[in-house]
Amino acid sequence: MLRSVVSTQQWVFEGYVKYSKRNTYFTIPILDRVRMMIIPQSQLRVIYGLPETVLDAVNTNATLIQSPWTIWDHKVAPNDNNILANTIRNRITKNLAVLTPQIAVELERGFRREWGHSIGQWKTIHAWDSSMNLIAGAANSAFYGLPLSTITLPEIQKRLHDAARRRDGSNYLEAPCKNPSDQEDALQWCIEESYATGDPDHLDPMRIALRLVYLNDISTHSTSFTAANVILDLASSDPSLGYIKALREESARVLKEADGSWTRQAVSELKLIDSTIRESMRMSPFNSIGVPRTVIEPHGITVQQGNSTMKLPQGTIIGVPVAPIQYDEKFYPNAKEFHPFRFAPDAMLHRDISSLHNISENPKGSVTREKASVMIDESFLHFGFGKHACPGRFFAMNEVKIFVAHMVLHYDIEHLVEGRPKLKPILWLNAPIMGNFNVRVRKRDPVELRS
Ligand code: HEM
Repeated sequence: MLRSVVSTQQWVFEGYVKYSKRNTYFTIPILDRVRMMIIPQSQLRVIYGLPETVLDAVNTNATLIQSPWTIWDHKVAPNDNNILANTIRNRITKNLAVLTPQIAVELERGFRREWGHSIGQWKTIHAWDSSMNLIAGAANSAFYGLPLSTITLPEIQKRLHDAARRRDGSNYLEAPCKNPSDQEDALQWCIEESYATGDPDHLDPMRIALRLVYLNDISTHSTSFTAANVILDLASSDPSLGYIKALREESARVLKEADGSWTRQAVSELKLIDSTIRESMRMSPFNSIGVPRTVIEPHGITVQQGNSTMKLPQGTIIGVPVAPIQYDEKFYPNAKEFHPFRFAPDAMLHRDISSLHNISENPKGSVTREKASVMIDESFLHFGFGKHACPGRFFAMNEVKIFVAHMVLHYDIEHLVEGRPKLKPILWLNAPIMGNFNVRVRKRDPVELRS
């Protein structure tokens, strides 16, 4: 069992070849889980389509991210009546056009602060720490609005008070909102979604505050992990291949067409950047085993095991071999190599982007084809799978795309000659620890933006 701390990743890669490829389950002993049943990739759709009364995601994921200990209020996590998921799906995602300009402003400010603003001067940054600071600032501009400041309990109370005043009569929970607020941020939408439950308990100011803490918790690490991996993948790729140059050309063209300011529409035009982020996520998932679920059906479930069937009793924890799937040559030709434009539309690669002349070796096998970074399928599980797949991915990818575009336009990144620093596999996690994650960067004059 103790060996699982360092060997889980190796075991899951071995088991994938030995068992998953033959459509059979295998178990792995894991210190924090006792044992985990690893599902063959071919059964993903059937098993993850089972109803929630049979297969639990919410409490299993809460244990994974330890929210019962970090967020001690169970009405915030895990049982919040879907307030947070609805805030993300119905409000944040639908308002990306409103949020994009302020995210871009905050990212620009963050880059100047973290990466420097004197043209030509090299600076050493730590890929993880600096991504975390940049992403936390940008995301919170969307969560509480600009200018960034500390959000206090009295401020939340005031927002709640204003929201109540905009409604009629004593039974204000059910009354329609007469004057919608002009405040457009996650805090406001979270208050409105809390109203929509009809349960006054959800309008407790402390509870609203904790919900925002939780939103930060689940969004900041995952998004900055993704941004930091893109920095490291680009910094360690052969400069003669011209990847950064191509991304720079694309960013400059799109930004010029958008009259110099990032809009939601402009960000969606960043196809090469989008493909680069997806390829980086493919190669660096946070976990070798992911998408955990627990069988809660008292009679267990019967699954296909090779040519026969097998019973998984109540309490069985299942998981998906995320890393082996994302490194499977069957789905991704030359899977061990970073090919940033693997998922880009073919038409893009033939565009008049001069830096692309070297990039003819795009490994477009029969299976790999154009796919947006937010797209989930059975061979790309970075955002989970099924009904509980990440609802924040549209927000996250929008933010990381602006991050990368700003980075390549305004900074040079020194080539990491010693190669890509490795993540450390601990249990099922790929942790950004025990390595040198420093990168040298230099502010450049973005001449491409001048007409
Ligand atoms: C690149 C960044 C991100 C990655 C890689 C990521 C990944 C994930 C994964 C793997 C899950 C579990 C899915 C499953 O069990 O099937 C998840 C769930 C979730 N994520 Fe994200 N996430 C990211 C960013 C965000 C952001 C920015 C937000 C909020 C704005 C967010 C909100 C959530 C929520 C609320 C859930 C729980 C969904 C549910 O249980 O129905 N995530 N995410």
